[in-house]
Amino acid sequence: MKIIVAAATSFEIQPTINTSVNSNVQFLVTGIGMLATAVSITQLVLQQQPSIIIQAGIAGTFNTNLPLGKVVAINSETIGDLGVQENDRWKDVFDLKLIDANSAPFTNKQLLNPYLAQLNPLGLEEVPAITVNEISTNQQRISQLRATYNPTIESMEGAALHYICNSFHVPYIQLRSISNYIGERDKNKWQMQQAITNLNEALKAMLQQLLS
Ligand SMILES: O=C(O)c1cccc(C(=O)CC[C@H]2O[C@@H](n3cnc4c(=O)[nH]cnc43)[C@H](O)[C@@H]2O)c1
Repeated sequence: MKIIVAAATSFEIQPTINTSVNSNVQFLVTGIGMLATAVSITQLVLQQQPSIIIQAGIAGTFNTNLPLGKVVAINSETIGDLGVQENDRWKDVFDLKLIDANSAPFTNKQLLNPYLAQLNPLGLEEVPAITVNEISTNQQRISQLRATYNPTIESMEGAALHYICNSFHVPYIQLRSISNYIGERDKNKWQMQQAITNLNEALKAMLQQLLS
């Protein structure tokens, strides 16, 4: 059994790295964003054939009813900014007929996680996410993303994990701990430290379950 814990930055998973003693668990820092994550995870999959990849990170949420610090599992990903903004209307690559909405690894435009039923031993709430290159701050754009994709979570890496693992048939789970509400630019209103603490508690509990 080879479990890889992947994160965009080391500080997001440092508490788990610090206490890890099991040689079946390895850590991968991919870098921020879809591109760096895609290269890093593809290289890992081809060179190491992992049994399971767990991506862990902080994220923003569109749902102001969710408390900051809550840890969720992502059941579907959508690339939120692959398309064109035309006359204030958003058309993604599927609307533009550049990619078929059901061509692998997509299902109805989404990158669904088919492994979640087996890989969510903690029973974390399962929610949909979008991945973007540019963190959403503009209220009009935020409303547009909500109306188009109805996402709960926004990150900058998740879709890369789903795309690659669905393509190479590698079991995976994406854990996100909510550090901020989407569009909030005042860092004093983020709860990055609490989000990281909760993320690592969930991560350690999950590793214990998966390794038992
Ligand atoms: O704006 C800043 O100065 C700033 C300083 C430190 C960190 C950030 C981030 O936005 C972290 C990006 C990192 O965390 C994920 N993340 C967290 N919140 C969001 C969000 O609202 N939208 C998209 N991604 C978010 C992301 O996956 C990155 O890995 C900013």
